[in-house]
Amino acid sequence: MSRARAVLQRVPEILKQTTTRHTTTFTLKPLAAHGHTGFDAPEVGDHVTSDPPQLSDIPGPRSLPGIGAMWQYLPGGKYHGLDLNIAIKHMNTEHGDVVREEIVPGLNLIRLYDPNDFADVYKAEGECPHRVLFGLLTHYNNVYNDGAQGLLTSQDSEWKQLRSQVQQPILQPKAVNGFAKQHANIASDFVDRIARRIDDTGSITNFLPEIYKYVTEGVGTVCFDKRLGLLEDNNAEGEQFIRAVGETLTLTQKELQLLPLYRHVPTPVFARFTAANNLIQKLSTRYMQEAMQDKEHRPTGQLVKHLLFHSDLTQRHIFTFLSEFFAAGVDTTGHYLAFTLYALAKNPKVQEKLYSELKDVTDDDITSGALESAPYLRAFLKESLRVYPVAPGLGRTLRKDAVLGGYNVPAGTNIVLQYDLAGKDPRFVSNPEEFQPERWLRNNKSEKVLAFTTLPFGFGPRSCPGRRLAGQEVGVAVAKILQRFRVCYNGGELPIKMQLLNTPAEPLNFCFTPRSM
Ligand code: HEM
Repeated sequence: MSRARAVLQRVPEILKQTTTRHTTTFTLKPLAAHGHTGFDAPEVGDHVTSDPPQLSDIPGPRSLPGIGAMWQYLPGGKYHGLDLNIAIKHMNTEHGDVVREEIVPGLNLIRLYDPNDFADVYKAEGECPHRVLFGLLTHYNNVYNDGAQGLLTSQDSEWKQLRSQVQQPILQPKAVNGFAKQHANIASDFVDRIARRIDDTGSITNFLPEIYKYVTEGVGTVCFDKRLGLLEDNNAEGEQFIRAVGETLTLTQKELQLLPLYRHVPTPVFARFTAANNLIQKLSTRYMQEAMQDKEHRPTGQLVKHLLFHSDLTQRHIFTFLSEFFAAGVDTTGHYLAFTLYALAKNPKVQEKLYSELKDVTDDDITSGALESAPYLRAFLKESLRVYPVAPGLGRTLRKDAVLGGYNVPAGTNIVLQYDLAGKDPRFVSNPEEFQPERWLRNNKSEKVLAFTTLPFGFGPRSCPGRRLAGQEVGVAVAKILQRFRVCYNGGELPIKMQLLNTPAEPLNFCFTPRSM
């Protein structure tokens, strides 16, 4: 029998392995009424209903026997050719705030659209939340890194140990502030580079690659305590690294719509992923080795040395974590900065208000945390992420049974919280179509946002550990760019596509007018 045929015969077994199964079962007591349990509701599992609607009662795209609902994305299906973001919005309009996609028979994905239900998911997630998303990276680490997983792909005790060791050096405000000086220097170089590269009309017609260089330099200095030289001309190695990160994201998105056959036979997708990740790891290995040889010790701003010399992690885990963290800081922060600049360009009044707040901020102020306490900048960054979220949804695998939107959903079910859509829904945000940083200011009384509506970095113990670093990099860049230029966008509405992250779908054509003019 051919190898391919043997694998095909094992498809049901492979599919079974993609669903996380838990042996713990909770007796779900009936719910008094369908609808949201709300955040004040008693603990999940405390209710009893006589006839509770079950997982199979949740509405969703039509599933065919033996095939499931995946065909809806293929020719003839209603989501064929649509960007996933649009398909997900259609499902909400058609089926309501709780949608079941039976991806393949027996494997369900529940999409939630109501922040009250998000709160219920977080209540049920426990101290080691599960997220299954990065199948290719997990397999890569199994094959090439002796099974050592980083934060994105580890679970349970492995995740808990790693997270507890890295939490302080990457998330504590003091630690993040330890990188502020380097970030201010990098942002100055970025602004100089913009000034050098604008054409006669003040434009840079393809700005995203420039942004990637800035943020890679920023996260590189955090991880490896060194400047990578990406803002200098002709850094082929750095540019290759950036392309490799983009490739891993594209392939991870592609993998979501494929059977995980790569776990059993070499597939072209896994071969491409391996080539890209090898490149990421090659660069990380070199930087890590350099750091190990450098005996100079400074108290802050040295993640690699902190982990090497002050943590209980194995070298293999440190290496896997650092190369993953290095890569995780590129497209995420890059798109964040791209969308904030676009938001500035499209909202000139906001831009001028922000300029007034930031025009006199110096590098010394930045180092002593002035941006952290600049209220309008903070509000602006929050509003940018509400309108232009970088992560399109939040994934969880339920650790225990939960009642979501009135349905009993068993442990092991995969859930996506579509906070990106909730943030634009007038039921949860007042005047969502208006770009209003003011809604986030403390004294604001009129613009309401329901709790749990915008979760751009997630929530709880598994939320994004890079959020403060990303905020610092983007905040410093916005401040320095505004001090020197007025920003405008040479184009209309920016199209956005989902490529694991929300991604600008056209070359970014910004115009930078020097403020002295
Ligand atoms: C605007 C920038 C960023 C956004 C919007 C973002 C968003 C997210 C989100 C939504 C999650 C999942 C949270 C959850 O499941 O509750 C996450 C996790 C993660 N992010 Fe970020 N992120 C950003 C920047 C960064 C940066 C700069 C780094 C690293 C330098 C990073 C590293 C990670 C890692 C390692 C995880 C997995 C954490 C875990 O599972 O314990 N992120 N991020």
